[in-house]
Amino acid sequence: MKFKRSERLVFMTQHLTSHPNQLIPLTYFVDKFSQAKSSISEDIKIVKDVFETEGIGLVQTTAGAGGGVTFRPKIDHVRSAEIVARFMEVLKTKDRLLPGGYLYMSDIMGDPHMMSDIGKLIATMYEGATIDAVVTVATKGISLANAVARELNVSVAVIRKDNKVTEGSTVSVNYVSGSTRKIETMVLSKRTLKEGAKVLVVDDFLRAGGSITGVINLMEEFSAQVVGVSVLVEAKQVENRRFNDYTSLLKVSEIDEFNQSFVVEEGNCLEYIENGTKEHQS
Ligand SMILES: O=P(O)(O)OC[C@H]1C[C@H](OP(=O)(O)OP(=O)(O)O)[C@H](O)[C@@H]1O
Repeated sequence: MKFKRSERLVFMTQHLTSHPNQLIPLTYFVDKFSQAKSSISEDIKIVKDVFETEGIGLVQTTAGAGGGVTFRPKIDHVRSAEIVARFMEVLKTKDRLLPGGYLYMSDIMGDPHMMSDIGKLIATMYEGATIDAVVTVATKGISLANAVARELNVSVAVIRKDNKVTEGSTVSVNYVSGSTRKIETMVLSKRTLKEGAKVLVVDDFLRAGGSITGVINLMEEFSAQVVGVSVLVEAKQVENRRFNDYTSLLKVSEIDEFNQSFVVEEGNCLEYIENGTKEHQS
């Protein structure tokens, strides 16, 4: 079948965006369309220019025998701000407040469209970093970790709070749980991470930082390098938080359980995307 350029561009766009951070050999498109490499390279240039002008992402080509084209999600500030604003609108609903100053977020974590958008946003924040795996703690962080890992085209390592025979041999650490205020255990199968892996840690909520600190301690047991920590929501003004080097989409503060009220404001993710820095964590 002979493809017109417009038809090739439609297929190429769909294929690249559904395989983020995956090198697609040029020969794949040459064979698919029975087109000369030069013609395919012109097609890719068109896709690249539109993606970068519209803030959809980067299209990078590598020459040589093992060369090809890779789509790297990197959404622009406008799109990032839209995602944060939509997330803020959803989070602000009053009946989310739970005892202990937590917010009900399972509906958000279970929203595939929201997770997909936020996955692109977090992948954008860490675009260019070398990441071998995304790490999270069961349970609510799992959908977020999968969304981010899909955009980065890496694996997900889920830390459990219990030891299961189905996990094979494991490594465990104790930590002070955020929600139960007691010593709990984090367990990770030895099979999930290679020694020295570079990992991005994600979670839904950061309060006192006990969970994230536990994750970091567990990563030390794997000699893994924590490239970054990204949370959806952080509780502002938490005294003596044991951990302060993270990115967040939103901050909640002035939590008033009696009046069922709380304040939501932007976290540091937009600043981080804009100029790769994090304002001082409060
Ligand atoms: O910063 P901290 O004070 O540690 O609190 C944040 C923890 C607590 C809560 O998880 P849990 O409700 O413990 O567990 P699950 O994700 O299974 O709901 C949340 O998902 C974070 O992981």
